[in-house]
Order: sequence, then structure tokens, then C-alpha cells
Amino acid sequence: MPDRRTPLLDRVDVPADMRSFSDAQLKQLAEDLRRETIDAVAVTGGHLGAGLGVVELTVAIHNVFETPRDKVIWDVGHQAYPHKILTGRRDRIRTLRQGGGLSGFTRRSESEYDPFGAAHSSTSISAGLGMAVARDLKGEDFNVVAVIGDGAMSAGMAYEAMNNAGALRNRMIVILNDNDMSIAPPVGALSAHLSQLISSKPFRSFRDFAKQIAQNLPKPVEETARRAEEFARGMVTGGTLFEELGFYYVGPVDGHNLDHLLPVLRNVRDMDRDRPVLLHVVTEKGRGHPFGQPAADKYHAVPKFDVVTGEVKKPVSNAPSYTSVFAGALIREAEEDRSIVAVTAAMPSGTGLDRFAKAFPERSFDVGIAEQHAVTFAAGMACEGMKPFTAIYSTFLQRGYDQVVHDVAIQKLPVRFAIDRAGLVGADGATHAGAYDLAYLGCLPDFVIMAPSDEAELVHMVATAAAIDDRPSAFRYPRGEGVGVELPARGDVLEIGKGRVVREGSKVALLSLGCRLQECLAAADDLAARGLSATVADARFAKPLDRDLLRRLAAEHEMLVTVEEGSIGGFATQVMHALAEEGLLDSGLKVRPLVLPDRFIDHDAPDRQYHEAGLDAAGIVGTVLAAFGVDEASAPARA
Ligand SMILES: Cc1ncc(C[n+]2csc(CCOP(=O)(O)OP(=O)(O)O)c2C)c(N)n1
Ligand SMILES: CC(=O)[C@@H](O)[C@H](O)COP(=O)(O)O
Ligand SMILES: [Mg+2]
Repeated sequence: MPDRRTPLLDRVDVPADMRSFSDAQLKQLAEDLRRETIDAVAVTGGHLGAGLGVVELTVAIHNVFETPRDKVIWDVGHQAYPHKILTGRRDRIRTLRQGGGLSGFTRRSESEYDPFGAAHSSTSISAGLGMAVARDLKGEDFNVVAVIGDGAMSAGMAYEAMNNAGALRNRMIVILNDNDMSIAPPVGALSAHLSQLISSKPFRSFRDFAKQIAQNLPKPVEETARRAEEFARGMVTGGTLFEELGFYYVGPVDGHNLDHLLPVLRNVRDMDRDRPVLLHVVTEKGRGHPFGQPAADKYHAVPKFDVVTGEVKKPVSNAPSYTSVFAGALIREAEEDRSIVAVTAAMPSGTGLDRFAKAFPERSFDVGIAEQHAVTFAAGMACEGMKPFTAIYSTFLQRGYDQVVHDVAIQKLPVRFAIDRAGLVGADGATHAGAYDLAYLGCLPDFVIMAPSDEAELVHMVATAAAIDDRPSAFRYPRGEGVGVELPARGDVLEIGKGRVVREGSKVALLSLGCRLQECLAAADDLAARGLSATVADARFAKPLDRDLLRRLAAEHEMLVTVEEGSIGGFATQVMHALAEEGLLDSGLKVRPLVLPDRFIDHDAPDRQYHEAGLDAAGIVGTVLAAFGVDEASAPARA
């Protein structure tokens, strides 16, 4: 039985409690912290690998900096579990990502030690720079530290921020946590540059670093001489890229060696400098994971597991996930059509495109965490007659929105958007909810927008998107498994803008877009037992709308309820607009739009999230009864 005691950590509630620890005690504290992180994630599941890689860095930062007065911003925030444990949240760490529990990311409302909320990557340098500038304008004095991973460093936003920081020259520290991993192995020239920096120089200890500082002390020099010196230093340290952006580059430093990390951090803190510093720290993602060989993704995210045996506790699935059905369907289409190409922004396994890449390596592109680029890159390929499928989670496509509008929609280019994680996503919470794509795409002229009601429909929509070659199209589907229907060998091309009636009724029409169809069918059963006959229709398309179907449903029913896994401004808004235009609201039709409520929904199990949103069968039934003025309790008993 492994030792699970944490004697040093037991003495730390907040970072101030460990600031008097000796360096030897800090090493012991790091061991305790790693143990506690593993124990907690065994109970909750979650992002384990990134946190394990920054255990020593977390201890060192909170020891050297005076948090929360000094601001430490963790990019993405998925590596912040050890930080949470050290900052007053250990007593709730086993509620991570559970309903009502701690968030899996940093969050301003959760703690004063989280000065900036995150979950989407590459925001930390911008936010930190904003804080540093505000500090200086207010004449205050504290440190700002942004900790950003090598994967997050692949995003344009990080460079926009460094470009600005280098010019503004405010005092801030960027710690580049380089573990040579994104979720998948990192891609691109930057990753190669970082590897080259590390391989060209051994780890730097404090002694090397002190020499470097001495060389870097600001001195009045001629501009040309200064430039020459900078260039030379860049060649010596290998830090040219960051130095050219206006940073002092310091490193690489072994991020697991507190004997190096602590003095280097102390000196970076105390340096009398006239520009921002980039400290390059090298770590190992998943460091100290106790079980078996490292996972291919270095334990990026794990299900719950038995902390003694390592056995994972994953619920058995009864149907394939939408993601894997999408991947299979796209591969089948691509076998027939050599112009199909696929693009992911650093999410090959999450989007299923890792399978596509195995089948068609030369037609598959992982562009790094670069959603904006992914969209315009796909647009460029579409210009040349390729058929790009850009697979991006709904929440991350938000980042590429101007590119969707300006580069794709206005030019009417046939880029296909495979929008995964549509709707509520469970444990990742509001930052990752795919709530807005129906609204932000629905307002764009000529876009075709589809949402499958089950996994067979998804196969048809992949085929339909492949066939739409004169305008942009999108199909959105949720996280998790399908409903278990039989899958067609190959998809049929659907008639654009046509829905289907799946159950005939008379009094109420339930018009569903997407995977709430099963809930609508269950609601129809419940309503039937109460003497209310319901038609259930699957809209298939949010745009263009099936106006014939709308007219029919409006004419033949007393009430129309729309149901979707999206925010206000999406499918229901399109339907209401069409109904109003057609004059179908003029004669007493009751309409009830069921959308996500106008607030952010926290992390929880998806079923509970949808229940809270009123988007399950009970919510649909309740809406119908309330609209008819029927008291649910006094209604006839359910069948
Ligand atoms: C804008 C955006 N795109 C994609 C993601 C998904 N994502 C979360 S963590 C991650 C990898 C981050 O790699 P890195 O910054 O190196 O951190 P590490 O996990 O290696 O510590 C990705 C792609 C995201 N959070 N935000
Ligand atoms: C931190 C992050 O953004 C990703 O790791 C995300 O949590 C992945 O979500 P899925 O588990 O839905 O792929
Ligand atoms: Mg990394």
C-alpha cells in the first residue's frame, strides 16, 4: 500500500503558511502536493497531466511570490489543481468539476488567488499585461506572472500580447511551461524552435543565470550597440524569438528542480529590469503518474480511477460517440472523394480527426491552437477546389468568428464546419458549453446549418455537407454517445432545408433541432398519458428553415414548442421570425421557445444541466402544461 500521508501539506492552508519553509521542506511539500493531486483526481476525474507537470513550479511560485497580492495567471487553468490545493481550496478539491463543486479551471469568483478566469487558451499574457499596465497607472506595486504552456504559446493571441508587452515594457513575468505537449504532441515551427532552444543549451542553474543577469543590466548604450548586444545575447541564449519581441529570455530551467527554480524565480522577481521577462521552464507533463506507461496524451484528462490499482472507472457505453461516428463517416466520404481534407486546431483526438489522419495523413492538418487560422486556412483550400471539413468544438469556434464571417461567409466559400461539443458539455462547465453557434452562425446569409437528432442522422449530414459545394455549411453535434441506432454504411444526401415528422399528433407540435428529439418523444409519451396528443418533428436544418413544415405545424396545432441545445438567438429565433413573416402568429397559435436559459450554466453532469435548463422531457411537459394553464399536479396520472 503506497504511503498516502501528506505531513507538510497538512500544515498549509494558504501560501503564506509555507513561506517560512526551508528549501528542503518545500521539496517535501511538492511530493505531498503531487500525492494529493493524484488522490483528488482519482475521485473526480479531470485534467491530471498538466497539473502533475507543474507541481514544483506551483510550490516555487507561491513560495517566491506574495500571492494573492502578486497576481499569478494560469493559462487555460487546467493545470491549476495543485494551485487550488495550496490556495485555501484543499477541503473542496474532491468536488472538482462536480455539480456545486470547484471549477476545473481558474475562476475569479472562486478565489482571490485566481486573478483571472480561464479555460480557453492563450489569454494569460494579454490579461497579465492589462493588470501590469493598470498597476503602473495607479502607482501600485505588485508582480504579475503569466504561466503559459508551449501548446498555448502556439496561438496568435499569445504573440499579439507579447508584441504589445515588448513595446510597452511594463514589468511582468511570463513563465513558458514547456512540456513538449499540447493535448496531442505539439505541432509547428514554434514547437521546433523551443526544442532547438532546449537541445542547444543545457539547463541553466542559478549560477549561469546570475551571469546572464549581469550581462543584461541596463546600461546607457548607443542604439546600434544595444541592438548588436541583444542579437549576440539571443545567439548565446538561443532566445532570439522572444528577445526580438522585446523580452528578456531566461532559461531553459529544469522545472522539477527546486534547487534551480527557487533562486531563478527569486532573481526574476527582484531584477531591476526595463522590460518583461520570459522564463523558459522545462517540465514533463504527467510527471509522477503512478500507473503504467505514460498515456499517449500524458494523462491530459482522465476518468476517475482507483488510486491503489490504477483501474479506471469509466461507465460502459452502449453506443458510439458522435465524435467517432463523425470520424467514420468522414473517412468513408473521403475514400470516395479525394478533394476532402480535414482541419483541426490542436484537437485531433477530441474531434476524431486522429483517425482521419491515420487514413489520410497528407489530407489532414493539425494547425495548433489556432482556430482563426484554421478557418481561413480552410477558406484558402476551398478557393482552390478542395472540400475542407474544419472540425472545431462549438466553444472554440467562437475564437474564429470573424474569419467565419469575413473569410468564409462573405465569399460564400464551401467550407464545412463540423461543430463538435454542441450544447452543454458537463464537467468543463460554462466556458466549454457549445451554446452560441446556432445564434452566431444563424445570422449569416447563405449558411446551411444542420443538427442531427441521432448518430445515423449525423452520417447523413456528413454526406450532405460533402455535397454542398456552393456555400458554407455546418453541422453541430454533442459531446458523448449517440442513442444506439443502426448506422447506415454510407450517408444519404439530405434535401436542403427539409425537416421530418417523426410522430403524428394533433394538439401540440414539438419541433426539435438536434439531439433533444429523444426528450421530445419521451415528453410526447407523457403528454399522451395526460390526454394531450403531440406531434414530434425533427427540423434537421436550422437554416434554411423548412417553412412548409412550419406552416403545417402552425395550422394543425394549438401550440408549437421549439426545442434546441443552444442559447437565445438560435433556432427558436429563426422559427419565430419565419412564423411572424408568414403571419402565422396572427391567429392565436401559442408558441414556446425552449432554449438554454439566459445565464451561464455551471459544471455538472449533462443530464442535470439539461434538467436545470428545462430542456429534458419533464421541462418540455411542464412548459406545455403551463401554457395550457394545466396544473401539473392535478393533471391525469402519467402512464
Ligand atoms: C482556444 C482553445 N483551443 C483549444 C483548447 C483545448 N485545449 C486545452 S488545453 C490544450 C493544450 C494546451 O497545451 P499547453 O498549453 O502546452 O498546456 P499543457 O496541457 O501541455 O500543460 C488544448 C488544445 C482550449 N482550451 N482553448
Ligand atoms: C482544457 C480543455 O479545453 C480541454 O482539455 C477540454 O477539457 C477537452 O474537452 P473534451 O473532454 O470534451 O474533449
Ligand atoms: Mg504543453
